[in-house]
Amino acid sequence: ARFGEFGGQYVPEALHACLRQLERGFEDATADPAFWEEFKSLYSYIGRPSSFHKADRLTEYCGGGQIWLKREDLNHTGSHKINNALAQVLIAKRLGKKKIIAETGAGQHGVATATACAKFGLECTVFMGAEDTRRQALNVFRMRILGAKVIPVTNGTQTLRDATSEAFRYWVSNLESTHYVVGSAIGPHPYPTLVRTFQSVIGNETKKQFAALNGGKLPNTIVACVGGGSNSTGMFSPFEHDTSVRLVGVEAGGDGIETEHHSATLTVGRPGVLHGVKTYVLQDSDGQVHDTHSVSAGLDYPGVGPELAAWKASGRADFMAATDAEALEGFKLLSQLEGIIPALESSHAVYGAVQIAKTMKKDEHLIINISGRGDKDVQSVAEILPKL
Ligand SMILES: Cc1ncc(COP(=O)(O)O)c(/C=N/[C@H](C(=O)O)[C@@H](O)C(C)C)c1O
Repeated sequence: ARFGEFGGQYVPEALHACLRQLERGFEDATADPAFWEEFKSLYSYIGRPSSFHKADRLTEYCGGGQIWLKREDLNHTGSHKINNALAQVLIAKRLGKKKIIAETGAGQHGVATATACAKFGLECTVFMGAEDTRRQALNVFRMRILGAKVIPVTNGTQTLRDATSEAFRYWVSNLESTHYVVGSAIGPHPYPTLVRTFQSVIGNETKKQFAALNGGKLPNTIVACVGGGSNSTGMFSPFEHDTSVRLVGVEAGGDGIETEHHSATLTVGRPGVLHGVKTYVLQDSDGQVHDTHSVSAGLDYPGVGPELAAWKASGRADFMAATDAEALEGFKLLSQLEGIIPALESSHAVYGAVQIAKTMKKDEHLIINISGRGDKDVQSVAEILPKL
């Protein structure tokens, strides 16, 4: 499946058969009412539908549009990652796979996959950049307590990009027994479509919840952070054809997009191929992929999902970058105005939303997707913001 000029399967021949098997498994599952019943039977385990409510003090602070929060941070394991991990483990079981691998950066996807494997009795191995195992140590302990093996990846920048490459390398020589639960809307077809499909539970719930509280109306603007693109495409896709709804993705601006230290792929990258898919990539003129930086491990990635690349090309979604300092501002604002400590990834969306809400009229409405909670980050934030 292609998203305009983006998408595809730029992978070695060895992977084609396995991707075709996964595509068939995905199509069979999503066409099978029993699959959806089994997925829906997990809602009480996940905590779905996730809560949706006004942010009164954040709204007052901005003095412009009405701000609403979609609370994916309240899901079991603390982020939206559980939606995709559980669905992919159900598919892996239908395909008769006994072993699961995953990549992780922030560790949320790793924890979600380890959780799904504990629940369904599958063996779980998670690849994680050695740098990320340090800055998200809490999640490494959680994965191991849940029974997963965590493999620190020491090549490259020792972050998400290297973990993803290592996971693909391992998968190619273990195709028969193993399913690779990709954690974001990245990778070769069918992954971007598959992950977005399972994450669209977020946008579908949000559309109903907002309408129920606002006389059947649509919101004016929706804001989500962008790492690989799963929480954003999951929130945005049910609104894709409601063109009155502005969709804004907030990327990691790191030390500033004018520096070499950021992960603002859609804001300053350009079309290229990474991890088996044609999308936007942060790369030099020879196509060498840049090293990236972000205060949040979950956004620290030089690629992005092909569907977001297509929405950028078509203008259906806007993209902006929030620097590390701005994300920390968002982290503080939501904590001290709403009593919600967001993940550093989600803090980028909070900052972006605050800037936009200030320019909106009081009878307009903006929704922020709070993709995860900040427990995993409080240690590193305490070190960065000692005067907190
Ligand atoms: C709380 C939270 N919010 C947003 C993101 C960004 O991932 P997307 O939603 O796929 O853009 C993340 C990404 N986390 C992944 C992880 O936990 O491993 C990420 O590092 C990779 C799977 C892409 C996250 O943890």
